[in-house]
Amino acid sequence: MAVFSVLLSLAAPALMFLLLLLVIAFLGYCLYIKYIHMKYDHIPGPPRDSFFFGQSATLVKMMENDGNVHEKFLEWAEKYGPVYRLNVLHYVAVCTYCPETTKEILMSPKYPKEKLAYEKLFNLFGQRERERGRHTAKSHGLDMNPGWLHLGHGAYMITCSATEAPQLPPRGTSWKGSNHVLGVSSCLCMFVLDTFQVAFGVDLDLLNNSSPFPKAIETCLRGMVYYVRDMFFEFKPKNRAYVNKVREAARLLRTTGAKWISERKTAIQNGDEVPKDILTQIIKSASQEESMTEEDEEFMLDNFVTFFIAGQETTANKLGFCIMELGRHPEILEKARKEVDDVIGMKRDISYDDLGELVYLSQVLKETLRIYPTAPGTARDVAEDMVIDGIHIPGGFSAVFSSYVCGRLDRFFKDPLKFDPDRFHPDAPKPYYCYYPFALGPRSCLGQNFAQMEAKVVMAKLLQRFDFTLVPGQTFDILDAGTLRPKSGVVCILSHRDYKD
Ligand code: HEM
Repeated sequence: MAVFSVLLSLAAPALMFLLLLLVIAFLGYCLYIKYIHMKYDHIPGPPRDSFFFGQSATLVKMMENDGNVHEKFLEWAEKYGPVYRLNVLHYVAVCTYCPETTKEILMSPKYPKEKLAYEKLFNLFGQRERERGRHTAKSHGLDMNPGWLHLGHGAYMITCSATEAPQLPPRGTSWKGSNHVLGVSSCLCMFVLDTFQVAFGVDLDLLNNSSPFPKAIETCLRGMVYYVRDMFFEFKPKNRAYVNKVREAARLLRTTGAKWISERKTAIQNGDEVPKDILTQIIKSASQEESMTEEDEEFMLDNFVTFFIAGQETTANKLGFCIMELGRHPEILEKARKEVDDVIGMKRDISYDDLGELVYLSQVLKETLRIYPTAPGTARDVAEDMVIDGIHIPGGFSAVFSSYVCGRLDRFFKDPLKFDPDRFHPDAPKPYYCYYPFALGPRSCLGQNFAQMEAKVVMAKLLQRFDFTLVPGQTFDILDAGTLRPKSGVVCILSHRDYKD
């Protein structure tokens, strides 16, 4: 009893002391936030909703109401000009729409990707998605080569896949001539995964609707968005089940990837003939390092998983938006279709040269990404002071670049909401650092060339084989799910084209 009261008499002041320390630390942190506010408040920007969380409440409210937060960024750009400031805790984001600054920051290797969001992305709810602090995959000699879509004899695999994707009525069956109503967005995800099967030389069992791999990709992507946008997401008890589901999905991607990598490594070691695809490239570039450590093996897996997560929805949604705009503009659809007919006609296999000749289709796809950049922005950390648009910005901020906002500012694109592929006519002036759907410079999208090629092949095959019209009454709104996607799912009436041959 006496010992207990001695302990109690010691514990009480210790607790008081601890509490005092916590209060002092909290006040110190508040003062630090105040200091940061004072340091950056000369930069124009929307008023903070709260001292701690800055403008977050406005954005979170938009997300909860299924809104598109990039519309808010656009509204702020129109109201506050080409540089404005946002706060959350002691972090400062400077959104900038000045082409010279975009050029200076994005094109230079000295500005790393924004730490706050990227650390979270790479470590999805504690389940490693990609190692923190490593350089980009590009700096490890990896790049996505569009040739990986190639089968090696002038044919692209998508030739047959585009008509045999799971949700489409099977080719060659009696449905010819009848119409099918279809939400194309989900099919496009499968098309894209199908091209990945070829590029990675793996079987995703896509014809089996219950295949867990595509679902795991989608779950990881959704999870990332919540994780990055809501700082406290994983700590809210109501989200516990969801967080576990995302962890499980990330684990599935890694274990499946590990199995594929190990099988391919064994085949390489046994001297078997292996396809010259991305998987082989990932293994070869990793094994160039003198001795491959366990960490290197993990890094190889990081790259593999990142490709799938970064590459699927972005491309599928781009195609969805493209079909949506073609459906809304029959004259543009007709022009694109005529080009496809002239260049590839009824050919089953599309060659590399054919793709080069599909100039108008390229313009259509570029214009699609101007209005609908499916990965709408990026950010870089800037340590040193800078002057942007005549405003002195002290170092220690994140520079945010929104392709969505730039694409919709009439300062850069006249009549910006008009879908006009001729903006990207080969003779038209090139947009000057105001169009960057794949970001720019040394840390830009690794899959850009691959994605452009892939989108062109899929669109060319669709135009060659199908007539499609949009089902009336659907919305053309955007769903902001981290990547942008068509809210309606793009519901089309689809039929095989009737060729009089
Ligand atoms: C329309 C399709 C696509 C768009 C709009 C797009 C856009 C982007 C953007 C904006 C970034 C961020 C770059 C930055 O932070 O500056 C990115 C990163 C990345 N993308 Fe893509 N992407 C697309 C398709 C693909 C595909 C098909 C792949 C691979 C198969 C891919 C692989 C990657 C990877 C690996 C990164 C991370 C690069 C790194 O941090 O090392 N992307 N993408």
